Amino acid sequence: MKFVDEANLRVEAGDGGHGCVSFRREKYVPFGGPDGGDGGDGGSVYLVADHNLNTLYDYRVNRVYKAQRGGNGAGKDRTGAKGESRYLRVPIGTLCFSRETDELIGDLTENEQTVRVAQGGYHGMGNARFKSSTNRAPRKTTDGTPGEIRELRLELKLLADVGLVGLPNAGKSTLLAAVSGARPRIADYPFTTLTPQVGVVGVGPLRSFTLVDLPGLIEGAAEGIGLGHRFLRHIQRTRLLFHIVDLLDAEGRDVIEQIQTIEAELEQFSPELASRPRWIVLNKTELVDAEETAELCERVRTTLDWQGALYAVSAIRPDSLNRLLGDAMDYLESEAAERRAASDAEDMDSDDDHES
Ligand SMILES: Nc1ncnc2c1ncn2[C@@H]1O[C@H](COP(=O)(O)OP(=O)(O)OP(=O)(O)O)[C@@H](O)[C@H]1O
Ligand SMILES: [Mg+2]
Repeated sequence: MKFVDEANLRVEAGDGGHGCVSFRREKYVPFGGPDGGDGGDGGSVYLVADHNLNTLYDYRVNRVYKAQRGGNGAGKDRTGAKGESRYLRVPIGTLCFSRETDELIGDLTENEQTVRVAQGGYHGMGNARFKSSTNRAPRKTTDGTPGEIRELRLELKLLADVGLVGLPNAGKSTLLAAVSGARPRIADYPFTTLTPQVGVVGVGPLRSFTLVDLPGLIEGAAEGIGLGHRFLRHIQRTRLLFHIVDLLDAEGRDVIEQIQTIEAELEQFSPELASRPRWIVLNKTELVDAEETAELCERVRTTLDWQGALYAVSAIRPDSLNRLLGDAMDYLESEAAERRAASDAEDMDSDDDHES
């Protein structure tokens, strides 16, 4: 299905049902008391995260989503039916904003996470409620309150552990296809990939991470040239980037020059993204002899003063990818453990504050 990562919609919760005026009418009971029932609550509108979805496509077509109104109360103390709520399923990674205030209403990061985006109206009360010792035949009722109406903007920012960046044709999609079940389009022309795609990479039993493939970036991408910057937001929430570099660039660009181009675009798009841990992955080793590859690695280290991780792989030889994937898995696990430890320490700090 078509990849859509932004949608505007309107949600309307159901109004509460009104209370009813009614009096008991029975044979032989001349003055029956009040028996008007309450209305039912109106239904609410919710967003629900669903890991089977990866696009907001459905929300481009139908733009107004309503929940059901609560039923009105009726005689014989009958309460109106509750309005049915409406559940809108969205991909994991969906952010929901109010279009009126720009306020963030919800960030759906986990499967089945549910966020209420419009509150149903409250039920009105029937006249049976207003009976008292001084008024045995009240005609008073209350109306249900209106359901909330909101204009929303949904924005999808994919959630993946590792993001792939690089020039067109570097072999990003080839790598994704080699290590996951994802089947991205691969071809020897630039901008083969037009939309992001996520794959799951299994590394041994019960260990896996997610990898997102992006369209290639080119010089000027941060300003909107090519396809690049429109999709860069989908790596904003990754924890690690693989920067894929072609050892044998078809346009004859030097490895150093290729790396600098991408690094400059990342920096310009977002300094925060540019400071994300990044590993350089030189691809297509089988097309270059080993000595030359080693020399190129050395040049990356010295010319660019690259202190970070550096790999030379062939995306069409899965064996050559094992070390990269294993290291990435280890890195992600230890980073997660550190983050947990840091947040535990913070919790303990705030407990201390409480006691003092
Ligand atoms: N290790 C490799 N050895 C030889 N050819 C490769 C290797 N990796 C990728 N290729 C080839 O390079 C070309 C580009 O690959 P791919 O489509 O994966 O690049 P990409 O980075 O995803 O490009 P785009 O940014 O345009 O989507 C394809 O023809 C692919 O077969
Ligand atoms: Mg591609």
